[in-house]
Amino acid sequence: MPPLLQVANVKKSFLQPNQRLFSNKKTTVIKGVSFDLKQGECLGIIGESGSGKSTLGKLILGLEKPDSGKIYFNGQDISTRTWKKSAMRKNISAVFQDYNASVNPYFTAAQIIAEPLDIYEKLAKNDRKKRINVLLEQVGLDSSFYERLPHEMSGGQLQRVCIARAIACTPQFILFDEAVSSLDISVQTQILELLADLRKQLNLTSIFITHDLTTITYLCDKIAFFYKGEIVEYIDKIEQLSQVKNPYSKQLLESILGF
Ligand SMILES: Nc1ncnc2c1ncn2[C@@H]1O[C@H](COP(=O)(O)OP(=O)(O)OP(=O)(O)O)[C@@H](O)[C@H]1O
Repeated sequence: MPPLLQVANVKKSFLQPNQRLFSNKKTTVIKGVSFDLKQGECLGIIGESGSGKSTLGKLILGLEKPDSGKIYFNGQDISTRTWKKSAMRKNISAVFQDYNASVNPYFTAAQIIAEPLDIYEKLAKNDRKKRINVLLEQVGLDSSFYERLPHEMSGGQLQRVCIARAIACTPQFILFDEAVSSLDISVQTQILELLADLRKQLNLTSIFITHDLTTITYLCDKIAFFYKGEIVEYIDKIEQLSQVKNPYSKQLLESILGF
């Protein structure tokens, strides 16, 4: 089976923010990253703060453009303008850590969930309402949430709405960037259970960017240890996690698990 997502030797650098006026010196944040992901697989990317995980996520989502290297989705180069404007774009979706910042505070849950539907599917009024209610149910919220505004929901409920929006157009791939980190532990567990269910139901391919090993061991099949813009170790089977070899991966695991 050919990979659904193929990241091939991707590099990205940024101008150093405090030096923009005086020089064009760049810092390389992603230093030639490559990996493949097949349909239905789930990759966890773990690494310390500032190692470049979110930048890699933005490159995959097309929010940043690589300096060099390619990213293919279903064999198509997704950094091109035509791809970004194509209907295929709906196959890639995302859920971010900051659920408050990722919704319009004046939109109801229904309006938030319908954002991608209105762009890509343009359903008739009744079908749209039905679909929104099905999506609410899929993420464990009843229809009383339909008209609720973000400030009338808890963090966990609002993140469920964001997840409903992310799956609204049944994407093939979802990137989760620290999607559970800012929730209470008990709510995190509920959301992780929800994501594991959705993964099975929808045969989702996904990437979880996280500091948290529990999220990865609960949901992912593979792990990439990310250090200073590079994958320093790639574990192809989560069961082999204890056999990590790279000193950085070992140190990271020791600091989290104490083994
Ligand atoms: N648009 C930008 N312009 C300049 N520098 C940037 C930009 N985006 C990210 N960086 C820098 O790139 C580096 C990697 O940032 P990134 O957010 O990808 O790290 P991260 O591993 O996701 O960190 P965290 O876990 O804290 O979210 C940081 O030093 C950051 O300051």
